[in-house]
Parts: sequence; structure tokens; C-alpha cells
Amino acid sequence: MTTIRVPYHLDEPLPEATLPDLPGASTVSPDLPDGDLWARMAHLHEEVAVRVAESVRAAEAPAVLSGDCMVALGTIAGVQRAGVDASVVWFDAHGDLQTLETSASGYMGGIPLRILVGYRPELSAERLGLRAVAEERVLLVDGRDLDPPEAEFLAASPLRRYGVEEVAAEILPPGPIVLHVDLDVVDPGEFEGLLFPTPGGPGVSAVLDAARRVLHTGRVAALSIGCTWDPDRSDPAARSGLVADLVSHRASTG
Ligand SMILES: NC(=[NH2+])NCCC[C@H](N)C(=O)O
Repeated sequence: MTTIRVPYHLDEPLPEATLPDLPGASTVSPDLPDGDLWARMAHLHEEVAVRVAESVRAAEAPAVLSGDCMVALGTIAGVQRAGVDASVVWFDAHGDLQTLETSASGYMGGIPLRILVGYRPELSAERLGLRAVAEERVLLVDGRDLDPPEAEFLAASPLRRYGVEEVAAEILPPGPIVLHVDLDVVDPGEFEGLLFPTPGGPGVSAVLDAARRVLHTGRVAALSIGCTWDPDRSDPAARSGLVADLVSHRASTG
């Protein structure tokens, strides 16, 4: 099974050790061209899309490890290129549904899910050939820390939000699935060193169980894992344990 490591946070390379090194994993680490954030990220995400498409065409379900959630756009573009029209299940403590116009922090890692459902295609989607995923085919899991504009968006959107405990085959969107797990969904009391620690979340085993319930449908076309931690403040053994567990559930789907 293919595992692809993408050690970047937005357009910044991360220390190699940020991402666990699983057996047989390959690493995407291009030099990014000069240019604005979106051009640089498009270059990176294009490489991810190429590798993911190759793997999906070979009838595998690749796992992509990254330092942010934006890389998921490249993963989903790659799945689409391989001819798979996937729904998306997005585990995250945050909504990732911000916009450039409403973000109070200006943090671009807060908007990838909004891009995925069609926001300002010129930023990223058009460069990657990413087709917007219909909001009714996207499930946000947890998303306990929503900014007011995100809550407002969700109130008027068919994009559904569920708790980790509620994740079950019956509530999943139809068709093949890209499963994205930002590991900050885990409660910071159980996992130290997260970049955006958000109290009140599920524990490690509840997250793994819920992810397993998605993976065991046999419908997961690609697994995207946001390793959103500070490598200096988190425990390498805990990091690789968590990622290896998730990836092994992917493998066990056959
Ligand atoms: N996936 C994440 N870590 N998102 C953090 C985003 C935090 C906040 N919603 C913002 O847009 O600034």
C-alpha cells in the first residue's frame, strides 16, 4: 500500500521528523517556485495529485501524511484524476470553512474545506483541476471550534456535521470516500504539542474507532492525515503510534 509523506505546512517545508516514517513510505519534497502562497502550494499539491492518481489507478488506497489540511486538496484532485468521484469525510476540531474575506486570523489553513466545496476556484481548484464536491457529499466530523462565519455558513448548508461517536455506515455520504483526519480532532489532554489544541474533544481511541468504522466500509479511496503538531513539543512515539494505527486500518480494508 502506498504511503506518501508531504512534510510542509502550507508552502513552508517542515523538519523531516515532523512526519512519522512508515515502512515503504515515499516523500514528496519539491523546491517550491518563487511566487505567492497559492502558486507555491499549487506546485506542491500538483505533485501530490500526480502520486495519488497513480496509486488510485493501481487500485490502491493511498495514505497521504501532511503537516496541514490544505494538502488534502491535492489528494482529492488526484483521486478525481484517477476517475473516482469521491465524497469527503473530514475529521477536524475546526471547520476549515473560513474565507479570505471573513477570516479573523488570516490563517489560510482555516479554509481548505471551503475551497473543496467551491469557494474561489481560482485560488487552488482551477490550478489543480479539482472539481468542487457537492456540500451534501461532505461530512464534517467533530468541528467543535467553529468561528461565527463558519457556523453561519453551516446553518445554511447541506454540509452535515456529526460527533465522532455518531460516525456509522448509515450516515456516510454515498460512493467512494476520501477520509481526511486532522489529528487535532483528538483532545489535547490526550495528545501534547498540537498546533491548534482544542479542548473538549474525543480521545485517541474514540477517533481511531470512528475512523475504522469509515475505513471498514471498504469505500475509502484515499486516506489523508493532517499531522498538525509541533515536532518539538510532541512525543515522536505517540505521533508514529497514532499514524501507524490509522494507516493499518486503511490496509486492513483490503
Ligand atoms: N485545521 C486547523 N487547524 N484550523 C485552524 C483554523 C482556526 C480558525 N478557524 C481560523 O480560521 O483561524
